[in-house]
Amino acid sequence: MTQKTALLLIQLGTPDSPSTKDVRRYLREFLNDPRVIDLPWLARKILVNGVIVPFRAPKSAKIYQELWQKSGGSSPLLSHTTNVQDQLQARLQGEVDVYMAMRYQNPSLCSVTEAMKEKNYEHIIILPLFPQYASASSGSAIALATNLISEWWAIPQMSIINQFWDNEGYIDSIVARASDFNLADYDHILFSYHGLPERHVDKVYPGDQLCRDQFCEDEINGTNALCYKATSYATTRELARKLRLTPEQYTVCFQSRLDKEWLTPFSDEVVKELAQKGSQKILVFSPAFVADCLETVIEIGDEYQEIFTEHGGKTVQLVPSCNDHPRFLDGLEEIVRQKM
Ligand SMILES: C=CC1=C(C)c2cc3[nH]c(cc4nc(cc5[nH]c(cc1n2)c(C)c5CCC(=O)O)C(CCC(=O)O)=C4C)c(C)c3C=C
Ligand SMILES: [Fe+2]
Ligand SMILES: [Fe+2]
Repeated sequence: MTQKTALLLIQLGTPDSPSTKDVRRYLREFLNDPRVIDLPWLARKILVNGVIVPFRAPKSAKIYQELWQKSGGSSPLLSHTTNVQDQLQARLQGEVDVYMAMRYQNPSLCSVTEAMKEKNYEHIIILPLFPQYASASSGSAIALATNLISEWWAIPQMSIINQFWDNEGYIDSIVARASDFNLADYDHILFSYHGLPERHVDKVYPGDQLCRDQFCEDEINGTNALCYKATSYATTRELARKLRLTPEQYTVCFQSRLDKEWLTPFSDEVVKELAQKGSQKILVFSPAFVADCLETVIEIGDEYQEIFTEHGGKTVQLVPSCNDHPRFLDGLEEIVRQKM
C-alpha cells in the first residue's frame, strides 16, 4: 500500500501588505532569526529592533509599494509560489497533497503544519524553494518545519530536500527563459545571486577552515557541497554550459548586501563598472530566486537600470525567474517522485 504523503513547499516570506506596519512586522520576524542575523541574542535585539528595522521599514515599505503596483496589487513571491503549488497539486493529484508556507509571515509554517497534523500523514516531504543551500534560507525553513512537526505525538517519516541547484528541470527552465532573448545582442551577462555574509559561508566548514581556501569558484568537492558560494558558481557553470557561454562573456555577482563583509563581487558595483567600461546592454539572470520578487523586479529591474544609465549604459534586461515554467514544475515533480 502506498504511504499517505504530503509535500510542504516553503518560500522565504513577504509582508502581508506594503504598509510600513506590515513591512516592519515582516522585517522584525525575518531579521530576528538567529540563522539570518547570527549575533548573540542581546546584540541581535539591539541591532535589529533598535537600528535596522526602525530605519529600514519605512524605506522598504516604499519599495514594496512600487512592487505591489507593478505586480497587480500583490506580492509576486506569494502569487508565483501559489501558482507553483496549484500546478504541482494538479500533477500529483491522488498521490500527494501539496501545501505551501512562508518561513516569515503568511501563510505561516505554524498554521500550515497545524492543518497538516489533522490529516495524519505517514510521510512529509519538506522542500524549501531555494536551489542553493544557505543556513539563512533553506536551513532556517528546515529547522522550523522539522521542529514544529517534531512536537506532534505521531511523528511521520520526513524527507528533506536541502538544495536542488543541479536539478535538470530547474536548470532547463532558466535556459528556456533565456531563449526569449538573443544572447549575442548583449555586451555582458550577469548571474546575480542573493548575497550572504562571508561569515555564513565560513561557518559551513569544520574547525578553522575558511571558504576562501576551498576553491569554491571552481569546483564542488568533498567539503564545499553545502557552501552557498560554491553552489552558486556550480549553478552558473551548468547554466553557462547549456547556454554555450564562454567565461569571458559572464560574471557571477552577489546582490542585496547589508554591509561590506558580504560575498563579492557586489552586483551593483559590477553593473556600474560595466557601464563605465562602455557596455550598453547587459542581461541579468537571478538563479537564486525561483520566483520573481522584490529582489528581481525592483532591485535588478529598476535600481540596477538606474545605476547603469547613470554611468553611461543603456539597457539592463532581467531574465524572469523560473516562476511556474513547465520545466521547473517537471523538476519539482521529479524531486518529489524520487522521495515517494
Ligand atoms: C536565496 C535566498 C535568500 C537568502 C540566502 C537570503 C539571505 C538574507 N536576506 C537578508 C535580508 C533581506 N532579504 C530581503 C528580501 C528577500 N530575500 C530573499 C531571499 C533570500 N535572502 C527574497 C526572496 C526576498 C524578497 C522577498 C519579497 O517579499 O519579495 C529583505 C527585505 C527587503 C529589504 O528590505 O531589502 C531583507 C532585509 C539577510 C540579512 C540575509 C542573510 C543573512
Ligand atoms: Fe534576503
Ligand atoms: Fe565555500
